[in-house]
Amino acid sequence: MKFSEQLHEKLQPIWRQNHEHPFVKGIANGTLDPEKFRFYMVQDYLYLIQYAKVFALGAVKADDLHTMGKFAALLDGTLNEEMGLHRQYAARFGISEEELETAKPSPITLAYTHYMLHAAQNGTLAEVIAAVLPCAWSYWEIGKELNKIPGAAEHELYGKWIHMYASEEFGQMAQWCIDLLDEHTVGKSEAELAKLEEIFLNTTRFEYMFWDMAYNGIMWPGNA
Ligand SMILES: Cc1ncc(C[n+]2csc(CCO)c2C)c(N)n1
Repeated sequence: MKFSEQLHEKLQPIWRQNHEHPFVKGIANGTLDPEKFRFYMVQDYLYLIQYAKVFALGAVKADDLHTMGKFAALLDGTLNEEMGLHRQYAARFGISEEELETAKPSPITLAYTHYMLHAAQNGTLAEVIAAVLPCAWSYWEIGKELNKIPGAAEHELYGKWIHMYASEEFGQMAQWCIDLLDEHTVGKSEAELAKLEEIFLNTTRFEYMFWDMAYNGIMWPGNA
């Protein structure tokens, strides 16, 4: 069994919780409070700035030009396509450039991004991929599922979001990360695989916590 298939079995309970989460359900049926989505957009923008750096570390750790180029393309896609969507949403919500520039990451955003950067800076290329894969994979899965709901992708506020993550292009990117992880785990020791699984499951859990943070607008207990 491929390493990604083993991970796919283990992540099922967490993905089920993601799909049942009121934030994701709210995007699916179009009833999510736009204020919650606004909060999410700002935090996700801050998240993506750090996430892009993890792709840059992938290029640093790659040992062939093809893989290096692919990480460079993923970095470009995050900064210019994915964050482009966030900038469009920001304009719609009246979030100024200044607000985006000066916004502070919530503790969950900080914990998640710092964990990924720590794993990527101190680990092997396989560890970089194990850290970033849950984000790409789980969004692709959510995008595909929501895209099947009649009318969801046409929703005037959330349609574009669904469209982007269900797209063929995002799917190919997630699949490339899955294949690269499988390639880099062939012949690894049990101890190395256990470490990769731990990183992968931790960022999978952080994905759930990010939805929860966004839904509850948690900056800090009491939101002080
Ligand atoms: C918390 C959070 N997790 C995952 C994504 C999705 N995502 C982030 S980077 C990337 C790959 C290429 O841009 C994808 C699919 C997000 N936006 N926010």
